[in-house]
Amino acid sequence: MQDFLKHTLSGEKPYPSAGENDQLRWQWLDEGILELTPHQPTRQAIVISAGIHGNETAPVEILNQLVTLLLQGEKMLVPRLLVILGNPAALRANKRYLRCDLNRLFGGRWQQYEDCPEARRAWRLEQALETFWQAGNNVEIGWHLDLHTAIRGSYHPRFGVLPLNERAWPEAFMQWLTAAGLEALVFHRAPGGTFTHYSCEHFGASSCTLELGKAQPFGENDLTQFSEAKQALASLLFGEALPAGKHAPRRYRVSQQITRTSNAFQLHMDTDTLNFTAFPQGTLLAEDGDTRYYVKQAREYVLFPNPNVAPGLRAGLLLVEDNAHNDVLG
Ligand SMILES: O=C(O)CCC(=O)N[C@@H](CCC(=O)O)C(=O)O
Ligand SMILES: [Zn+2]
Repeated sequence: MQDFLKHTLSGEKPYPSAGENDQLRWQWLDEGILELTPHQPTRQAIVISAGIHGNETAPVEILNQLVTLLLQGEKMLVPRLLVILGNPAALRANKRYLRCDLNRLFGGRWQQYEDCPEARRAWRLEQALETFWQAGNNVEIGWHLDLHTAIRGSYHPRFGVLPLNERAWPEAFMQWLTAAGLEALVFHRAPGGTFTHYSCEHFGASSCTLELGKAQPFGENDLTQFSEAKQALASLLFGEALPAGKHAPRRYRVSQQITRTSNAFQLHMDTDTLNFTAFPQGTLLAEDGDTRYYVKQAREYVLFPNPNVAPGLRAGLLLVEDNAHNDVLG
């Protein structure tokens, strides 16, 4: 197989569906799911996913460029690698999703939804992660990087969102996130139906949703904006030197979730409000019938505000700064 993305978009099974070169063996497991195994033994098992939302195409292109180098035998592969293009049908349609948001369905939540393409895909992707991580012997490094782009512009154009985790995040993982050029890290404090929450909770993976810029259709991405993240991914996969991160990312914690529960939901924000816009205490940010969402702390920052989500889903997050960490950064 020459081009994993092309095959995925064509909807056809590649022939042959497995092969090898001087560096690795590869196996196409299912639509948008490819496993690459280095010839030398390794204790690193890494999952890199992109296209969980079908309109977030730049990370898909970047990931495919790296995978192409590996398939052509031009680069050595250090870890066992599972590459996932999350929602191929939505990628073909250039839509975030066809029937329901795939990144809300993991951890078995797909069972609560009517049968739809995303519910089936969430189940399939859960199985793929389970098989991949269970196959590894003595996995020392189990990472999952889920690559996205955001709907809105942002005061921090590149940032990471980390799922709730009872364990401490490994130092090497945090260093890698800095090297990837992320300007901010957001720490969830509650469970969720995201792919990264699933991999962290069920397999103890060090997982992060990387938001690498603004969502654009295929062919309209300026991939130079993604060069630091691409370089950091190349280091991880090919064993090349990790680029020095310029600045440690600022840290934020989720303080509140705004949830749309009804058709009466109203978001009191301009449509061009950027991610990480700060609001002072007392500001009314959203209302939904009798429920009102106010800024409760001296200053809270908004992330992913979106009034158009399906009822029951997150319509935005509010964040506070982790001052203990950020004061050291200055
Ligand atoms: O820009 C937006 O409103 C959404 C961008 C996006 O898809 N973000 C992820 C974040 C996942 C997480 O919380 O880890 C999502 O909403 O699924
Ligand atoms: Zn996304």
